[in-house]
Amino acid sequence: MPYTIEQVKALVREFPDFPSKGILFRDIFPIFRHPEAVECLVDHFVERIKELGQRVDVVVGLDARGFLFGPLIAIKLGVAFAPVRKRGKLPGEVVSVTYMKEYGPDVFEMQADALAAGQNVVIIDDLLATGGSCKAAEDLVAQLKGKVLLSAFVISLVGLEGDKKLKAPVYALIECYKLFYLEMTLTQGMADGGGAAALRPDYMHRFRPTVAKPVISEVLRSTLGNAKYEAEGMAELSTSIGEKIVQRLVAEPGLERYKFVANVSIFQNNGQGARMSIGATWDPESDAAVQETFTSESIRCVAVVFAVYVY
Ligand SMILES: O=P(O)(O)OC[C@H]1O[C@H](OP(=O)(O)OP(=O)(O)O)[C@H](O)[C@@H]1O
Ligand SMILES: Nc1ncnc2[nH]cnc12
Repeated sequence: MPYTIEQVKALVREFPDFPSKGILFRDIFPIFRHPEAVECLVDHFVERIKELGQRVDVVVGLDARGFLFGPLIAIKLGVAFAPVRKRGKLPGEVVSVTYMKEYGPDVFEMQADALAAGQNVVIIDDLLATGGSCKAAEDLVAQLKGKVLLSAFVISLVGLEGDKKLKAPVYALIECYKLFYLEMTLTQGMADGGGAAALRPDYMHRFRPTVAKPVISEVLRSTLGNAKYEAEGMAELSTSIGEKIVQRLVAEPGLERYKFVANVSIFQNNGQGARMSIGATWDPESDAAVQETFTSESIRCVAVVFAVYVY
C-alpha cells in the first residue's frame, strides 16, 4: 500500500525520559517497518532537494540514523554518499571536530577523500535538536572545502533553535513545538481513621477545583503574559505568583477554614521535560489539589495549589 507523507509522519513515536530523564525521545524506527513508508519519505526528501535547482554532488549522512535513509536518497539522486561518523570508526586520513550534543560532548569525523573541493553537499539526519551535530557536519564539509546547500531532517525540535547555529538552510518534515511534558501524580490518603464526617464542610464551604482553576489561571496570565525567562529574577517571580494565588483564594467566599499551599515552578521553555510526583496525606472528602499551567514561547509555569480544610 503506498503511503502518503502524512501517514509517514504519523508513524513517529514519542518516548518520555529516554535515553535519560527529561528527554522526550522521537523514534523514527516505526517508519522502517513499512517499506512503502520509507519509499515515500525518501521520495519526499528527493523532491525537496531537486527543488533547490542546484547540482548536488554528495549526500552526507550523520551517524547513526542519518545512515538509514541518506544512502537511499543518494541512490535516487544518482550521487555519492559520505558518512559522518563518531570518533575512531573511519580508517585512513580523517578530518575531525568536537561538538556538543543534547546529551553531552562528542567527536565527529569524515574521511578526507570523501569530498572534493567545490562539491555541493546535502546533509541528512533524522532529527535536529540543538544543532550541535549538524553544525559539526557543516564544519567537516567546510574543512574539505565543500559547500552545504541544505540540511534535511525528518524532525526539527523547533524550540531548541538548532537552525540558528547553521549556515545552510534547513528543511524538516516534522516541526515539533511540543517540547515539554509534565505529568503529575497525586497520591492521597485519609488523614484520620474516620469520625471526621460531621466536621467536614458543606457544599457551599468546600474548596472546588472548578472555581479555583480560573482564579489561578488569571493570576498566571496577568503576571507572566509579557515575561521572558531570565536566570535572574525567576525565584522572586514564582514567589510573588504563589502569594497572589493564595491571597485570591483566601478572599473567595466560603473558604475561610481552608489553608492553602501554592507551589509555583517556572521553567525555561527550551525543550526539556519535567515530571513531578507529589505525595499528600489528607481527607479526600474536604481537601483537594489543583494544577494550572501557563506556557509562552519563553516560559513554562506550573502552579499546584493544595487546599487543606481545618476541622
Ligand atoms: O541537534 P543535536 O542536539 O546535535 O542532536 C541531534 C542528533 O542527536 C541524535 O543522534 P545521536 O548523537 O544521539 O546519535 P545516534 O544517531 O547514534 O543515536 C540525532 O540522530 C542527531 O544526530
Ligand atoms: N529528543 C530526541 N529524540 C530523538 N533523538 C534525539 N537526538 C537528540 N535529541 C533527540
